[in-house]
Amino acid sequence: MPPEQPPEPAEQIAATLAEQGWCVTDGFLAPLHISQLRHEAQQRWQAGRFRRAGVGRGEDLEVRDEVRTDRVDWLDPNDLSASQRLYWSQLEQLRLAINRSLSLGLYELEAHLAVYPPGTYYRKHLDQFRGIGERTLSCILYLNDAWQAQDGGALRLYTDPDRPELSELILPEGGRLVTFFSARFLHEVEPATRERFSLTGWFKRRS
Ligand SMILES: O=C(O)CCC(=O)C(=O)O
Ligand SMILES: [Fe+2]
Repeated sequence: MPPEQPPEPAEQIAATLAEQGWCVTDGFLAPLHISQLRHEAQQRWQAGRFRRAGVGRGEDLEVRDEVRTDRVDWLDPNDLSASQRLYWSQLEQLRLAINRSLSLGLYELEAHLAVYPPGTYYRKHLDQFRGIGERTLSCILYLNDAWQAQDGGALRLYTDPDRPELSELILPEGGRLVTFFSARFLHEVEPATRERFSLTGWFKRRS
């Protein structure tokens, strides 16, 4: 079988990022692949592997209810399942395309599964930690089946740093990949009425 061909190739995402700094791509991975990733995430969630997500890094990492109440489970790049490896290799294609066209020198991916149980949220934030410029591109892949607007849980992305009244509401529908430059775009996750699964990654740049 030929390798899976994403409908919107990595080059297209790189071009959109160059133009506007953010991009929403539907069907980035095939539905079967998304349902495998979702089932694995659900198994890991039921097995108790997820932890309350913190804010900050290293010794400054703290759990802060007023900022975020989701749970995360970091992926170990040396211990990936087959479907996680396929995700990793598709993002590697994206990394190479972006480095070719934008000369960003992205070099490493860090990623975690996230679950937002009903009522949980992540308030308005930037993905870059203060004073540390390593996290350069945020990549969020949604794993949910048949998400409806009334389920809540939208990602609100503030699309123009100079016009805070402008934002896009993006539903976490399975197969949808949202990419944006981590230092530029504030965003928040609204509470949902059902469990919301995602796979969130950041490409880092040598600082
Ligand atoms: O899941 C989302 O839509 C966004 C998650 C997020 O902002 C984060 O983990 O930093
Ligand atoms: Fe974020």
